[in-house]
Amino acid sequence: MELITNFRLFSQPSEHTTQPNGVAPGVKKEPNGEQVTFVSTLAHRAQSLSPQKQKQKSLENAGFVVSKNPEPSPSAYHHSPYDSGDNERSFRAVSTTIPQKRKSQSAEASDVNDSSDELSLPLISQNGVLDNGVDSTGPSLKALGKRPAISPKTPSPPPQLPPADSVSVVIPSPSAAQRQQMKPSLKPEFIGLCERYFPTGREEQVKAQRRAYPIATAAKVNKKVVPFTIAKPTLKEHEPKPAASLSLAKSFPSQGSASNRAIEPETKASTAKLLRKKLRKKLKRICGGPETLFDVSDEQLATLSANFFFVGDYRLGPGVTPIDDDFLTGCDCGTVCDPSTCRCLIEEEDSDELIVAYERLESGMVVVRKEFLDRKAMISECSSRCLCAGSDCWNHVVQRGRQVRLEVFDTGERGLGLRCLEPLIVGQFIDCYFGEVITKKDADARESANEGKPSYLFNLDWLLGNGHHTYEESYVVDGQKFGTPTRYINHSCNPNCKIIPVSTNRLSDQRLYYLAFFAIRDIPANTELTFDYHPKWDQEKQIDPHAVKCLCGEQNCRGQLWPNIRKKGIQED
Ligand SMILES: C[S@@+](CC[C@H](N)C(=O)[O-])C[C@H]1O[C@@H](n2cnc3c(N)ncnc32)[C@H](O)[C@@H]1O
Repeated sequence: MELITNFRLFSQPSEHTTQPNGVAPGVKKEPNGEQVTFVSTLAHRAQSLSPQKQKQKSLENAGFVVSKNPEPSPSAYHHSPYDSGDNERSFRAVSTTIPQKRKSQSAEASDVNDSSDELSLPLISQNGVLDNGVDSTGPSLKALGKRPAISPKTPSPPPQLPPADSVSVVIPSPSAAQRQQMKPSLKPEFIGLCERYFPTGREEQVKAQRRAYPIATAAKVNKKVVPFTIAKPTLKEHEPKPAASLSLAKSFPSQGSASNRAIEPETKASTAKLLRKKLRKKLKRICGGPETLFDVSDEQLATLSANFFFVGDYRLGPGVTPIDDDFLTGCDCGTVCDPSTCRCLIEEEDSDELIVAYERLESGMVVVRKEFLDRKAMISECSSRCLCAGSDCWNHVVQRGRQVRLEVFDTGERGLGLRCLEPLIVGQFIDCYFGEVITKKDADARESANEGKPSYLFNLDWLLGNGHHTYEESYVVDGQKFGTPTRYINHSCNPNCKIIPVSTNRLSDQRLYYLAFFAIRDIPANTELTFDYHPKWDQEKQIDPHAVKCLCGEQNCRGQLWPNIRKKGIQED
């Protein structure tokens, strides 16, 4: 069976269609209606939370703040030297968070010497000077990273009473009439813009007293031309900054005002660190393969982290209906399939001979046979219903998931690219192209909305045409928002990889199958992985000046990625 690979091409369907319906891929409908999620037979699955984390999560969901490393609350440091043991007990009863910080050796030593569990804190005199000579109005010891001096264990001094001869006197405030007599200059003074705008009525006069009017000499203000600003007034150079805003600015760099818009290098670095952490976390959700690394700029990382989700399988969109799981069948070869009789394999076009795509190397690795790599055919793997499922059968390759280490990197003009971090052998499976599976109609709409931007659409039209479904009914994989690292594989006119469609349901679902990347030659470590976006290319064709220009730099470069014709919704011949 000869098939054609196209990266987002509404191409002429393959001449050959396949088996009738009967078996289904591992696809499951979600209970919430149309949106369904593909549950494949692939080995990678999302890890569930550990029971401990689940417990913590449920506490958090219930409104509890579950502190992993409880920090002592500020009140834990505030302890009057006059506090009685009762006070301390009540403090302990209130503070539910006991400091868990690891103590320094000296602190531990002092704890050993101090057999009681009473808190020993520095004494603070009335003028704000600590007994150890440090001004308590200055930076706190905690802020300086120092421990307060341990006061000797002495009995608490008695409370200090004011001297007997000092008498406190309360002076009553003067009445309004008294104030008038004392300060006649406080008499209301009416001011206005000019005679014309002088306050007249009582209400206006009150407003004038409260300085609601500009001074009499000022020109009339046209409020329409005065820009409204909510920015903080800029401080003049000689003016000292208020202490509070200084410390706040340090801990919470403001993003609103223009002066703070340029983010400090440390903030930038820590943001990038956070983004990398976030991305790594996202990547870890894809089980079944080694972690993919990112050698990209912080800006690219930010974009990736914000707008992209890694998935380990297809996400089925509205209107995408897989065939039912009940149709899945399996072979009964045993733990290892017999290539001459296995019912999961498909026959050659013109004979009953079974197509065997894989071979096991001496190293034990299963790869696609070299002869098969030159063909345009589909691979039919065993299913989860086979007797060999879960064993080391050679006919389970793609469904085992990625085994190689990959890295996303910046290629420059061609955007991000993907490279392997270890040498690959010809025929070796790399990874699948996953993403959202959407209808062709939705894909067309997305494509026109994304005109001029990188395309991540991949048509699943290999088996359509002569079968049960028309080309218009085909599905498209969109790797834009949800995808695998393979979405970064760029085009080359002399590629080192190719996509082979793989069915795990004996081609019974003509619209859903895997798009699997295989190496078509030995690839040294750290080489960029590429494939041909348009392998059906006819070299005789003229280059479309409106098509996306190819920058692969190969000697046989065709000059364009794909014909622009698909943008107009016209099928190629
Ligand atoms: C599937 S994406 C590949 C990843 C993409 N480079 C990125 O940064 O996300 C396909 C897009 O990459 C760019 N691209 C891929 N191969 C290219 C090539 N040989 N020359 C120029 N642009 C290429 C095109 O913009 C194309 O639409």
